[in-house]
Amino acid sequence: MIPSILVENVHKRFRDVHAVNDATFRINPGEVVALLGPNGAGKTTTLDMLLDLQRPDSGRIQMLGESPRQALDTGGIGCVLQQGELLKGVRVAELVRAMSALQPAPLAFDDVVRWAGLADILQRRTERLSGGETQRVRFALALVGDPRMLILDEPTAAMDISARRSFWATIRMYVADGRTVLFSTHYLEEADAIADRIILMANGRIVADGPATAIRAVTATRMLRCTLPAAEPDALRRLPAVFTVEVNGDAVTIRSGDSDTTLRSLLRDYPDACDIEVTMAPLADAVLAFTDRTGATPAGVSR
Ligand SMILES: Nc1ncnc2c1ncn2[C@@H]1O[C@H](COP(=O)(O)OP(=O)(O)OP(=O)(O)O)[C@@H](O)[C@H]1O
Repeated sequence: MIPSILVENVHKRFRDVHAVNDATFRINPGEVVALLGPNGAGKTTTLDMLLDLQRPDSGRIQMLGESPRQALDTGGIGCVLQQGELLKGVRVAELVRAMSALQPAPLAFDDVVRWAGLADILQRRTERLSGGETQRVRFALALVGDPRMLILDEPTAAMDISARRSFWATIRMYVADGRTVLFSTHYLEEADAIADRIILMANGRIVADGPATAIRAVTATRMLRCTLPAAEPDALRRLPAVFTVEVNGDAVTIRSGDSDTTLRSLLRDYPDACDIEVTMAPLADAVLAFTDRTGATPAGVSR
C-alpha cells in the first residue's frame, strides 16, 4: 500500500534551534492522526515540510507516493494553515467559487458549503468574519479541490466549543470513505476524541507514537503541591509513581503518574505535609516529566 505520508529521518534546523530532530513516521490512507505537543515542539515545522513550505535539511518525505510539490500540484492535498489572511473585499461565496474554479476536479459548491458549515455566512465579506468563521472559510478552501488528504495546523484554534464539536463531526464524516487527516493540536482531549493515533512531539523529537489510550499514560501526569518543612528530595523521589520532585524552601512540587497512590504514601510517610493541591500537569510538563524519567515509552507505543 502506498502510504499517504512517509517521513524518514527528517531534520530541520533554524540556526541553533533543532526544530525537527530525526522525525520518522508513516501514515496510511484512512488514518486520522493527531500531532500533539507543547509550544515549540516542532509541529508546524513538520507540517510545513509536508506542504513544501519548508525544505528538510536531510531525510526523505513522500506524500501520496510523490514529492510534496507533486502531490500539491495534482490537488491531492488540502490544508489549513495557522497563518495567512483571507483575500479581502470579497464575499465568502465569491471566494469559494473563485478558488473552486482553479481546481482540476472541484468538489461541488453545495458540498463545500455543507461540509464547512458556511450556509449562514455566504454573503458576508471576508473582513467581517470572526476568528472561528474565518477558520471555517479556511477549511472550505482546503476542501474545494476534493483532496484525498487534509493537513490541518491547529484548525480549531479560534473556535468556541460548539464550533469545535461541529468541526470535528464534519471531519469524522469526511474520513468515513478512507481519506486521510493529519492535524496538530495542543490539546490531548481533542487528539484523544478524534484521532486513531497520536504522534507526540517535544523539543523537535517524536517522543511517542501510538493509539490514544497508550499516549494517555504519558499525559496522565499530575502535579502534587504541598508544604513540607525540611523535605528531602531523594526520599520523596522514592514514593510510588513519582516522576520528578522539586523542593523550594518548604514548597514541594511532585509530578506523579498516579497521584492517588503517591498521595496515600505521602500522607502516611509525611504526616506534616499540608496545603496539599493536586492538578493536571500542563502538557509540556507532562511530556518532559515522562521523558526525563526513563526515556521509555508506554506499552503499545513506538518511537
Ligand atoms: N522560521 C523560523 N526561524 C527560526 N526559528 C524557527 C522558525 N520556525 C520555527 N522556529 C523554531 O523552531 C521550533 C519549533 O517551532 P514550531 O513552530 O515548529 O513548533 P510548534 O510545535 O508548531 O509550536 P506551536 O504549538 O507554538 O505552534 C521553535 O523553537 C521555533 O521557535
